[in-house]
Amino acid sequence: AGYAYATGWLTPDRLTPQAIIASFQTDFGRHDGYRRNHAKGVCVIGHFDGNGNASPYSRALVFGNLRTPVIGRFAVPGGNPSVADTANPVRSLALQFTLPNGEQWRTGMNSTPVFVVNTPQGFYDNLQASRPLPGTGKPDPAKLQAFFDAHPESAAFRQWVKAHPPSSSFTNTRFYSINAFELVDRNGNSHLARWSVIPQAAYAPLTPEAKAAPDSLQHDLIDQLSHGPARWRLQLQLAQPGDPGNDATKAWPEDRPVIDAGTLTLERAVTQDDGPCRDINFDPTILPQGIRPSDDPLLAARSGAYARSYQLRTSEQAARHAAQGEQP
Ligand code: HEM
Repeated sequence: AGYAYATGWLTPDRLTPQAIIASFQTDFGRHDGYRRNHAKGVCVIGHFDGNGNASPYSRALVFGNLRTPVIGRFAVPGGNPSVADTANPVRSLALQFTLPNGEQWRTGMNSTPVFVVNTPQGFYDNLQASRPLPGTGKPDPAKLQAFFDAHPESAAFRQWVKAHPPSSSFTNTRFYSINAFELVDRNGNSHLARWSVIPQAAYAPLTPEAKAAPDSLQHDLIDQLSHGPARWRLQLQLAQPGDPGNDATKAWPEDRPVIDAGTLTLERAVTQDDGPCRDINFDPTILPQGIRPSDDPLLAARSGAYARSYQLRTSEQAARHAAQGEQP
């Protein structure tokens, strides 16, 4: 059984990273060299100043009283690199922290506190139901309704999106890990937690003009960072016994203890075509000592799908550079 599981092709019905990536390509088209999801984005460079507050819960060096360099990427969902920035209400921020001992912490966060589904199969079903129809370019409403009926756990996500109109900028958006992780302290005890980054800039709604401009969020970001850095506080929310760590559709109650772990400062934006985020796979299971994945089944599925997407897009990039006679 182990052999069949490892090889995949002997178990064609198993939901593989290949099947998930093929489904993205059917929904959004194939765009060589780009991420198969969150294809449109921009690289950012900055740092994180830890303050020691999270050190009793996690022995990760990043939470000490020190500065850690960060490479990040703001993006919008979907596999189309030419989509309008505001076509989808969700935005993302991915970060790679490089710790003093060379370890890395990579995280990919979205601007909603919960996810639309809580299993890889649910995500696959959502991709299938969202497939654009050839005539309209829009999903079949009946298929979408059938998906929502079969996945009542998606209601919390839809209600949150309805109640929270998108903000005017990447820099006044809060981003959430959504998935839970285990913080591991110096004594080896683990603490179930989620994190988010909370913007220093106040919420303002997106204007109709910005909503209509295809690259408004990217242009706004580049303009803002040219005048000075943007900042977020990194907050850890600690679970209490009974809070599920394996259900990304369920927020934990608001009264759970939170730790202000430090400040994220982003200083510079660089295009993704030649910026330092291009060749990073923001796999959320790449974690330093002191942070471990929870038993959330989405994490392993994300890791597999991101690896497949990374393998495709980096080999396509290399082929393009070789055709142009350049070094990649
Ligand atoms: C089973 C569920 C999921 C699947 C199959 C999936 C799939 C993908 C894929 C294929 C990519 C492109 C990766 C690359 O080429 O580097 C991606 C990017 C991304 N995903 Fe997911 N995703 C899932 C769930 C989530 C969740 C729950 C979140 C939010 C917490 C999330 C946040 C992101 C972000 C932030 C990026 C962009 C990373 C970057 O800027 O490079 N995804 N996703």
